[in-house]
Amino acid sequence: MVREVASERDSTSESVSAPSHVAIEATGLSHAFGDVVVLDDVTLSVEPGEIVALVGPNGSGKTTLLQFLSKVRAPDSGTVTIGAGDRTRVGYLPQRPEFREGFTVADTLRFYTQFVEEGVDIGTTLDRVGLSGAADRRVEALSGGMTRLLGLGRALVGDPDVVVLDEPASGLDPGMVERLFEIVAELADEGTAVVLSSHNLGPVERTADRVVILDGGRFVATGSPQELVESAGATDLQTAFGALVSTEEVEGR
Ligand SMILES: Nc1ncnc2c1ncn2[C@@H]1O[C@H](COP(=O)(O)OP(=O)(O)OP(=O)(O)O)[C@@H](O)[C@H]1O
Repeated sequence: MVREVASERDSTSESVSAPSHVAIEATGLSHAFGDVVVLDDVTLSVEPGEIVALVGPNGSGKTTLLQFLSKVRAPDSGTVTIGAGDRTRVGYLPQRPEFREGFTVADTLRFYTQFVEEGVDIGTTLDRVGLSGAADRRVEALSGGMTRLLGLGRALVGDPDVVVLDEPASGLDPGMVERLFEIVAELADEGTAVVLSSHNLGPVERTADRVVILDGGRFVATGSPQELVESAGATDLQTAFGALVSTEEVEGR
């Protein structure tokens, strides 16, 4: 059963009368890999400027759901609508970003600018993700965390309206984790809708507008970080998470 603790944030007359302002509308998503049901009738709506954090145990279906939301994969059933339609740009950071070897960081980002119409300043993107000092380094010489930052830079090329980030903080040092969540907050302030998955519940608690807890392919709780903490009678999101899900076993076995 979904523990629905979301506030009445959508009940203002403005938002009710403005359905076109939804950034992502995902309805009735279900998916199975063979016998393993990974998502079971999941529905999610994200507004422009909203930060939604997807948290859940390993194997709970976060990556699969983010692939559906960014439209890099299609679910067995259900629909995903992004913004005003086909022309709404989505930036996607996969869980394991990969880049073609032999090219520098700057060349790699420059390559992706050809897919967007307007002139993109690579320097600004490199600055934003903290890779200015590594602009001339070849992608195969990057550390795991730097590769993820380059993936974030790629996702941000062309200022997409919707950004989907799969574990963007994974492998980053503590300073870069903070910077990453600052970038996410800046994007939201600019009106970008951000959906991310993360196991870093401290920064999630401080940054997300809404937290969705996925367990066994279903949403078991959704609400602001504060609402989830209070509903679980916990002191912080980490403790609330422990109370709301079972992490004894990796799911899907
Ligand atoms: N291509 C695939 N083929 C078969 N099973 C898959 C495939 N991709 C994912 N799964 C299974 O689907 C389930 C959900 O996986 P998913 O990667 O979406 O979880 P997750 O919540 O992102 O996990 P983690 O936190 O470990 O990254 C797991 O049981 C996984 O083994």
